[in-house]
Amino acid sequence: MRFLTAGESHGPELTTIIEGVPAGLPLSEEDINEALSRRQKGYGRGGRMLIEKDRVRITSGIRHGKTLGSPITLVVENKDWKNWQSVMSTEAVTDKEKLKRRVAKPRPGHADLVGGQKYAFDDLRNVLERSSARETTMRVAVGAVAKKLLKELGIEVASHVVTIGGVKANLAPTYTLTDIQTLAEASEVRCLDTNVEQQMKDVIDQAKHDGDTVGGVVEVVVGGVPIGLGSYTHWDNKFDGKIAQAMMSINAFKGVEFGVGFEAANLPGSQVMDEIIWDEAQGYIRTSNHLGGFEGGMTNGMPIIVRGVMKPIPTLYKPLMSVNIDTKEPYKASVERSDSCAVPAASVIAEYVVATEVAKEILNKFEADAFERLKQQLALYRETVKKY
Ligand SMILES: Cc1cc2nc3c(=O)[nH]c(=O)nc-3n(C[C@H](O)[C@H](O)[C@H](O)COP(=O)(O)O)c2cc1C
Ligand SMILES: C=C(O[C@@H]1CC(C(=O)O)=C[C@@H](OP(=O)(O)O)[C@H]1O)C(=O)O
Repeated sequence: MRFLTAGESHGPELTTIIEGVPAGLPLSEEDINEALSRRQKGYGRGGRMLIEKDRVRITSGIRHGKTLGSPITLVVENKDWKNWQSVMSTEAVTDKEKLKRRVAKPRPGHADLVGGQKYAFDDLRNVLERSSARETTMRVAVGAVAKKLLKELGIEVASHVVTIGGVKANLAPTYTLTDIQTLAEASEVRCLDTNVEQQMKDVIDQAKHDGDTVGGVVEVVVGGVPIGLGSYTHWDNKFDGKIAQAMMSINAFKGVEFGVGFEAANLPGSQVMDEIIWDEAQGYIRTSNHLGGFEGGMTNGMPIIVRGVMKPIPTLYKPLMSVNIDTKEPYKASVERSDSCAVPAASVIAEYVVATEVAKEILNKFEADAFERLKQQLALYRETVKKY
């Protein structure tokens, strides 16, 4: 399975074409719309989310509620486009028109300045339109298709927020996937610890009040993972590496860890390795999951546990110093609108991004023309590996 996304943040619409989804998978617009609306919730977003009501249109690849095995095209309209039509016109415009909403003041921490230098733009809007996290709408749409496929194969994916602006959730030693889904969904900050939810909201409110922004850490958990996705045989077959790349591709993500992650540096080996036991019913299992479901770049059958750190949003109401690209004079940034915190939304994005990678890996490994055959093969493979 592969896909491309296209679309500018304030252009008419966002598009994706997904190729390689097996034929016969039940799929509806509602499956995707539910995912899109989950991404739009979350405490700390700015004015744009009040304008957008993301709904997908499926324009190819599905007939009578099931996939055809042909490319699936998904389209989401940008409601804000009506306010930007002349600014985002695809036609050539006069020099005077070109100046409308031109951006000459790069924001520290955003893609503006480097993008302008790299593509030789005289208007930094050409950078921000595509570097915007608006693009993650389509990544979630693709992930919704992936999640549907995974669910039918007995694989569940869930996400939650671990920290926001230094406020950390106190997590129980274990949660079921259903616990994570239910608790995160019930919380405006997608946090499992109801005791710190208000503190997280307060930190976001305080940052907003101060003209500042906050980041945080999100976690994605995948349950029902087959053993042996990915391979140690070659560096670019290591599946944890592929997930790390996908997580890092989410706007503003600065680091990724699996299981105990960076804490492994401070722990003795005896507290990091997961002991192996054999059970008549389940086959080989680990008594703990410190390694987050990976050994040798391969899934070991334990849940995948992956975390990502999101930096604070770069656009600040509190001015930071930068340079006007026309005059080279210093200036203090002025902002029209921005999010103060997008960590809850980012946890949803991470969930769908990871789901996409798991689906891709399964579709690479098994013959996947027809969904029912894929299902049979996976069931047989699970049984065979268990008996090893
Ligand atoms: C859901 C989400 C919403 C975001 N909203 C904003 C925003 O309103 N303003 C902003 O400056 N950056 C926002 N960002 C972050 C920028 O998109 C990101 O920092 C920028 O593309 C530069 O990329 P980098 O931070 O990965 O280097 C958001 C990111 C995500 C994931
Ligand atoms: C539009 C979305 O997020 C946007 C991501 C973003 C950025 O710079 O990344 C900047 C903001 O856009 P605008 O400047 O239009 O307010 C966010 O709202 C979205 O998540 O759908």
